[in-house]
Amino acid sequence: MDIFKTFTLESAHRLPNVPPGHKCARMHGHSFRVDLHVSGEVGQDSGWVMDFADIKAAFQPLFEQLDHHCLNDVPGLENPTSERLAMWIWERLKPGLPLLSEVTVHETCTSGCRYRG
Ligand SMILES: Nc1nc2c(c(=O)[nH]1)N=C([C@H](O)[C@H](O)COP(=O)(O)OP(=O)(O)OP(=O)(O)O)CN2
Ligand SMILES: [Zn+2]
Repeated sequence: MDIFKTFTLESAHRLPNVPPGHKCARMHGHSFRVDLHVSGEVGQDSGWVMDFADIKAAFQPLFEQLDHHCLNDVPGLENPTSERLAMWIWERLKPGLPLLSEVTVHETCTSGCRYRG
């Protein structure tokens, strides 16, 4: 069974390595949507894979580093593409949340990525 919890990050960024004149070289912001997927067996008694609240608690320290921040200022996110953001979250969350199976980052309504480690 795959379950997920969705978070919204209000964050600014610019992409430092894009070609000259690319619009994303300019500072701009997004309401990033991050879906954290957790996969495992459904407990016989609990009826759930894990409590959604435990996913939220695991993500909270990372959320605080990202929400209402400029992502370029976050160590490890100097080039904060959606792909790098998904990997950054995965690498920091997976050790404490071993059932993590996918990090989805929606940068806009039409753009994003999925990372499964
Ligand atoms: N592979 C990636 N490509 C781009 C990324 C990225 O993180 N990974 N990021 C950007 C920009 O940050 C931009 O804000 C988002 O790009 P885009 O989808 O082009 O944004 P638009 O809202 O302008 O898209 P339209 O649907 O065409 O209006 C760029 N590329
Ligand atoms: Zn952007």
